[in-house]
Parts: sequence; C-alpha cells; structure tokens
Amino acid sequence: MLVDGEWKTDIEPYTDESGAFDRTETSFRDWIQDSPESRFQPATDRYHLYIARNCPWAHGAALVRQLAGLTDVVSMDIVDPWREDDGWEFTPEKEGCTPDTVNGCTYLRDVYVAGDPEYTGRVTVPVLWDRKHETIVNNESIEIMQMFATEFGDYGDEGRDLYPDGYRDEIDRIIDSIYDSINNGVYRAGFAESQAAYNEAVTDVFDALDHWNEVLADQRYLAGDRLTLADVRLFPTLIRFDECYHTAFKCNKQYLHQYDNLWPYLRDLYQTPGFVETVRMEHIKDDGYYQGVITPIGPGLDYEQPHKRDELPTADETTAQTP
Ligand SMILES: N[C@@H](CCC(=O)N[C@@H](CS)C(=O)NCC(=O)O)C(=O)O
Repeated sequence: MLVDGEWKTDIEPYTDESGAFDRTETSFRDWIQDSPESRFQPATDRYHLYIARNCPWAHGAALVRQLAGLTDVVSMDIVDPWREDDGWEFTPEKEGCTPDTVNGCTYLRDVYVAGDPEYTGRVTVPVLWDRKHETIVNNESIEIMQMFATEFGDYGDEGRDLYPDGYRDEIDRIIDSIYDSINNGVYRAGFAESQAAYNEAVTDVFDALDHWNEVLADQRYLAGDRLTLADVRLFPTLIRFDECYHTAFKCNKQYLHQYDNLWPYLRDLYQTPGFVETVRMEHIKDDGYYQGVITPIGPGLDYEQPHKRDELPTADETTAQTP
C-alpha cells in the first residue's frame, strides 16, 4: 500500500484479531454530477476507467460502462491481472492488457500518487480518473457503477437504463444485501484466518444463494422483470463462482451450476449483449485467482447453453415502470 505517497510492502494484514476478513474503505469518493455546481461534470473524453479483468469490483464498473453505452465516452485501460510486490502493473505486451494511455505510468500506484501525492491507502481497481483536474474522482466500484448509470444520460449511445427512477430503493436494498453475503461473502470465506470466521462467511454465502435461487424461480431478474444494477453487481461474483470461489476460496458446499434457477440466470446474463465482452476467463483464473499455482481445469461449463429465462415476464426495455 501507499503511505504518504510512499510504496510499502510490509502491509497490514487483511484480517482482524478474530481472523475475519476486514476490507479497507476506499478513499476517493467524489461524484460526477450533471449539475452546474459540480466540480466533476459528465463529458465525453474527460473520464478514464482503470480496471483489472480478474477483479470482480472492476468488472462491475466495466460492465455498466458497456451496458450504458459509454465505451466511446469513458476511455478504459486494463492492468496485468498478475500482481506482484509492486502492485498492479501496466504490461501492454500481454494479451488483453493495455498501457496507461492517460498518465503513462508503469504501475497503478503512480496514478494514485499523481492524483494525490500524499495518498495513504491500498492501490485498488477500479479507478475513475478525471483528465481535467488530473485526479482520481472515485475508486469505489458501486459508486462508479451508479455514476455511469445515472449521470451520462446525454452522452453515449442509447444504453440501457439500469437504475430507473421508481426502482432505485429496491435496487439499493438488493445491492446492500448481496454485498455482504455474496460479493464480499466469498472474500470473507477465502481470506478467513479462523475456522469460526470461515464457517460464518460460507454459511452467509450459501444462505443467500439459496434465497436468490428461490426468488429467481418466478422472476427473471433480482429486482423483478427488468435487468438492473443489482444483476450487474451480482454477475461478476457468479461468473467466478464455480471457476474460482468454489475451489480457491473454499465455497464448496455446492457448485453454482447445481442451482436450478441461478445457473440459467447466470447464462441468461452472460448471453445478454454487453456481458460476454467483459469476461476474460484466463485473466480471471490463470493470472488472477490461481496466480502462481496450477489452474484447476474444471468444471468446464457451457455458458452459451440455452436458458429459457425469456419465458418469464420481462419488462419492455424502452419503458421504465414503477414496481
Ligand atoms: N471497495 C473496493 C474494493 C476494490 C478491490 O478490493 N480491488 C482489489 C482487486 S479485486 C484490489 O485492487 N486489491 C489490491 C489491494 O488490495 O492491494 C471497490 O469495490 O471498488
């Protein structure tokens, strides 16, 4: 991590004294807002997203950029999924990775220092950079996702409305509930350093998966009949579940593909235009979760298999209805 702008490798542990995973709060929390007083106003070619393809949090931000039609509005660079002592690195020679096209840095930590020379904290992805003020606007995935979904209405092509008025409270409630139990739940299981902390985390993960599997028996998406930010938040965790979390994070009570509704639901999302473009399984597995160890070959899932979820009620994409 960086301490007063200096890179340190003798970092604090990820766990608290009970052995439970303790995620550090992110610190750049400004907002792009479509209002005249805002320091960060939406614009084309002004903002830039840094991601890693293995990271589920960054995956969510890249997905909203794609689905909201912002690929020509917000530019994006991709770091090497293989992370060593120097932290996230730009290795353009590697398949699927890019240079830092905005700041010309070799390491992502240098982007953080360019944004704040005194920065203290972890150097995480995603990062949303502002070319105008030459700083980081925000490095918290859910907030970047919300900004992309709401503040760029006049830019980009006709993207989907993932966060429609009238649905927002319900979407936020779902996002909060899946964050602790599933998105971060798998990390709490994988990084636990005591049996009790692991047991609690893994129970939360599977209780929540059981719950959503039941809900998805009668509705196509988490918030009902339309695809929303809640589905986009869950997808990066589900697509990594059987490939990584089941084995690497010991979330092995059952595979995701053994769930009658969650498995077709995951394929439904995967087959929705915009999703597959953001999935790079070699980055996720080989250089990401299995960095430096042998990548397990299985379970060999076919995400293209028909899902039949379009037989469930589906809202007309062009009209936002109140639930
Ligand atoms: N709360 C942050 C978490 C981001 C995060 O933890 N990203 C990981 C990759 S999956 C990272 O960059 N870790 C580097 C580190 O912690 O040093 C968010 O949701 O944006």
